[in-house]
Amino acid sequence: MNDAHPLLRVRDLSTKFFTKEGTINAADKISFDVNEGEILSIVGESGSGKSVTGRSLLGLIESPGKIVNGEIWYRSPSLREELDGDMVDGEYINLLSVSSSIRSSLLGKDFSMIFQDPEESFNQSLTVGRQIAEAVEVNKRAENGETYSNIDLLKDIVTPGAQYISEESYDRAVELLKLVDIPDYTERADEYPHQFSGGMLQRAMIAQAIACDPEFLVADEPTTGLDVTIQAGVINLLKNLQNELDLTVLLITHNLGVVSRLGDRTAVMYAGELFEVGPTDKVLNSPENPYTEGLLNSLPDLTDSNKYIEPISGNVPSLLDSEMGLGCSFADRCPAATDECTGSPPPTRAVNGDSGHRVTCLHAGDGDTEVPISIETNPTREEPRQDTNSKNIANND
Ligand SMILES: Nc1ncnc2c1ncn2[C@@H]1O[C@H](COP(=O)(O)OP(=O)(O)OP(=O)(O)O)[C@@H](O)[C@H]1O
Ligand code: NI
Repeated sequence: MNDAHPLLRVRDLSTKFFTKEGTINAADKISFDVNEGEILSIVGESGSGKSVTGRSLLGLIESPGKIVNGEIWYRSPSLREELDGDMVDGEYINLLSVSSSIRSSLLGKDFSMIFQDPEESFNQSLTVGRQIAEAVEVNKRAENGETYSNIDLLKDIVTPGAQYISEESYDRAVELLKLVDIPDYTERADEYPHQFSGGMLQRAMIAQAIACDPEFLVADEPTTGLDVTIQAGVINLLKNLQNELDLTVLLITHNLGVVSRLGDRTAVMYAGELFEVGPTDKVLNSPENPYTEGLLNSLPDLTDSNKYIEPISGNVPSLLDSEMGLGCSFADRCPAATDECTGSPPPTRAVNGDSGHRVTCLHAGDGDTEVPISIETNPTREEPRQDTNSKNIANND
């Protein structure tokens, strides 16, 4: 943990949706780091705020949603040159205080996303190769210093008949299809999305996502909906690409099997909150939060067919402002809950000192000492690239 360099430092991030029914707390005071070159998995039941968290990092929250609080520090030595004041801390810039043009320029250049549903990424009326070539082209233009408004191309340019794609970009698109193991990639590049199988389209989407040579990739349920055997292939592909391209990945998934194979570290979300985070083997093998334990127990045991799945009883609570209690949001489903759990928000504590494992639960973690995450690694109080995270945890032992 001590040599971990965060690429992103997320602090007290809150994203709400302002709907007719009321205000929904989709992500509530979330704090975590994404270290350079790692795969950080986010797991949790449906509706726990995983996608909202991932999209918040990329600047992809749309109305009626809004990031209402927090800081997202992104290590960008080049951009920090152009900025000053409270937008900058060492090599980091705060994505929530820079201009929206800088923010959106990162998407399709430094940041990219793989969606669960390839339909979200592909236009049915253009060939796959052509669409990947567009992504290549957009990035090339951005690198050549063309104005940020060109990034709007990413969304708007997908119009049949547009003439701006160079042969070079198309060739690169074919190369990318090869890189993601599409058979007969040259011919396939000339086909339309509906001619691809689900697994192939998922690979093509990965090719599209890495076309801009991103630093940070959010993969939201990249294997959901695929056959188990095809899932395995996509997972291996992601792992290989991450290694080869030196990607930092935030992987959002329901599938703890995927997490155990891919994730360097794992974060567990429940009802918009981060309940536990740490090295994957620690979180999966010795979970501290009763919710994480429940989640693990609800998995089918592949080694023992007589062992039943035990789903966590009860339902995910409402995320509406008006219906949320003061205390722990899991208390009414939690086997370890006591009266104190409902009175005030659960504390976040370190687990086993310096392991980088943290848990949010009144009855878990090391002793009585609370680790206030938002202060522990407040970037304005520390030198960049210094791992105060583990240092402070050690201080609190
Ligand atoms: N566009 C939206 N408008 C209103 N509410 C939304 C919107 N998007 C998300 N939410 C709310 O935010 C909560 C968190 O959603 P999110 O998509 O992040 O969950 P998730 O953990 O990714 O779930 P899943 O595993 O089903 O994808 C949802 O329960 C929903 O109430
Ligand atoms: Ni989701």
